[in-house]
Amino acid sequence: MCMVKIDGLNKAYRSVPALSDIHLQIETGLFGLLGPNGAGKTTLMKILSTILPYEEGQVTIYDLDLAKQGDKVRGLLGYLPQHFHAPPQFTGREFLHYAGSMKGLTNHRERSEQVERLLDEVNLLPHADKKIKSFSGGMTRRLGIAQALLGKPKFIMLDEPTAGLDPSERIRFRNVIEKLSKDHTIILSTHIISDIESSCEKAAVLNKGQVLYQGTTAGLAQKAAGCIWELQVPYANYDKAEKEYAIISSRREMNHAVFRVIAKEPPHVHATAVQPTIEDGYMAVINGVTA
Ligand SMILES: Nc1ncnc2c1ncn2[C@@H]1O[C@H](COP(=O)(O)OP(=O)(O)OP(=O)(O)O)[C@@H](O)[C@H]1O
Repeated sequence: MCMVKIDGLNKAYRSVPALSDIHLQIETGLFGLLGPNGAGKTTLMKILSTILPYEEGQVTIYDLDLAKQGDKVRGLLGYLPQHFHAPPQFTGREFLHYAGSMKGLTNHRERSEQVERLLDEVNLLPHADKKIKSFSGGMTRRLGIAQALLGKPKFIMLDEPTAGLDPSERIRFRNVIEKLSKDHTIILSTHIISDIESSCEKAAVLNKGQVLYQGTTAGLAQKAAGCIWELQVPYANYDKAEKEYAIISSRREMNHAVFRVIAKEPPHVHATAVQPTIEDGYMAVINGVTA
């Protein structure tokens, strides 16, 4: 069932378009929002979280009209902004109590139960009484994830949640989010394709304010079907090959570089076709080289 419905959404900053005629339908579960720098991901999330006004369009969130019922939408919402800051003099635990009170968790026992559970889920219990000013970037990010989940919101938006997290914290985060995705609507904006690869069934790709793809992540990979090739090049010719081919990635094997190349036609007689991944599909859509 569609929980977030966006029709004909337009947003401009001083008449420079940031979002143009966006149509998206988002169901319960984990939805990946992908796009390069400046694509419009943060603008879209700020609009959905009622922070930014928009010029045109119809947005419905859990049957609420965003333009008319913003207050009620805020009651459903958990949001981790891209640049999350917390008061440096607070401890992690104090901040979560404060944020919980702001979200209407006035019952101390209920708030404490949530604060302690979330501190545990984001692995901050051992640091809960340290001042935030002593936190690392990754710890602050994890505190941001915890505050977004306070109040048991139904609709959760996380703007680049894993930026700055180490690999084990990233896995822990994915597990927390996957558990929630069964009965929550979660939008996860990221540059890191592997964040959505393992957990998101559906995704959209945004570029220059436009939706270039929306659908399943498997379908996104298929956008690059027949357009992904591997090509072995002697290491000595690396620079020349880099100029010649549209390279997605490369790895070293003995004296050779193995390039993963995107092209509609075989880029070389010795190039071999390979199965596309979600990342390949993303690159294909962004570069307009699709099957
Ligand atoms: N406050 C603002 N004033 C003017 N232009 C803005 C403002 N915020 C964003 N923009 C512009 O709107 C466009 C979309 O930006 P946005 O931050 O939404 O993209 P993004 O996909 O989140 O990028 P990133 O991945 O780099 O965070 C960009 O061209 C950006 O320069």
